[in-house]
Amino acid sequence: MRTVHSLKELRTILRGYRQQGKTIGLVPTMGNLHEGHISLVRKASEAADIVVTSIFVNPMQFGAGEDLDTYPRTLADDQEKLEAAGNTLVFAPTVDEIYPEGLASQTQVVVPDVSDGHCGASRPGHFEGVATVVTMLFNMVQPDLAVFGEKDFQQLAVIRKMTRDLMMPVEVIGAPTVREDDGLAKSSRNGYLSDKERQIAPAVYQTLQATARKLSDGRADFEALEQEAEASLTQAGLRPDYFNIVNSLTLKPAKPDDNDITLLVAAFLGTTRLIDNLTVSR
Ligand SMILES: Nc1ncnc2c1ncn2[C@@H]1O[C@H](COP(=O)(O)OP(=O)(O)OP(=O)(O)O)[C@@H](O)[C@H]1O
Ligand SMILES: CC(C)(CO)[C@@H](O)C(=O)[O-]
Ligand code: BAL
Repeated sequence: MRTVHSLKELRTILRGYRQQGKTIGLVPTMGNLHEGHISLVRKASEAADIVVTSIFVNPMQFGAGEDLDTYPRTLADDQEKLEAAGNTLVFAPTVDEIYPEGLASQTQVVVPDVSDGHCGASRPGHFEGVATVVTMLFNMVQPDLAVFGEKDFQQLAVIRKMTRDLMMPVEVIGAPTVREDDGLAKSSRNGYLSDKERQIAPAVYQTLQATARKLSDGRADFEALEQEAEASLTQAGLRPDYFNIVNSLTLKPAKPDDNDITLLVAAFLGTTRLIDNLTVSR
């Protein structure tokens, strides 16, 4: 497995693979890899001959006061995990390589509608940063397919719409959320939690499951269910950012006759912001 830091090296190597007729799968990440990321690499390697994993903590998607500076950067560990998972190539560019002219004048990709609300409301500019860097990664790697986790449910919806609307020739594949034994969704940010916070964190998934059970029991008073869920997060010691019951495709408030409903949650434990979701088919 090779690691490259420059676009020039990346393009040279990928040209060689393409000349051999190999298909290319891309797994975009911000590094500090765990089993969630590795499941994406495995999925990409089942569907493509070559897997490129990018590791780039993208400043454009972080808001002021967020954790850009403290986000864990663990390239050597990440390389070991990727090698063991059968990854072909790591692309780990510097910020200057990706934004040589700085961020202020950077062309942006805006994906309307589906970026609104939920994390888009709490993190203004976040999905523009994600859509822009994913477009750039698609242009740099020119993959046949790219794999993203369902843990970041709204992000996946944004990327699917962007790819469709802009006719990008990339197949976007979603992969299920990998969880700890107690249900907590694996996330690099779990590493910020103190022991006490880590004990509280499974309440996020437990609240999703409890709400899903209420829906299965026939409840359709969604606003009341959202309030109950926020109250139970607060009771557990979290500070809910939002708990929204939405149509799985539009991400707009669910209606009682919707077939697929997704529960979206974001909540703070201390300064750590955790997100999770659960889809209920009816
Ligand atoms: N538990 C998980 N299961 C499946 N996919 C995941 C999981 N966690 C992250 N991913 C996916 O991995 C890709 C890279 O995500 P990222 O590097 O932000 O990881 P993360 O652990 O979610 O970090 P963060 O704590 O910053 O949200 C995204 O497509 C994301 O959805
Ligand atoms: C898709 C992504 C790698 C873009 O920076 C990031 O948002 C992430 O890790 O989910
Ligand atoms: N996992 C999404 C990337 C972010 O939180 O910035």
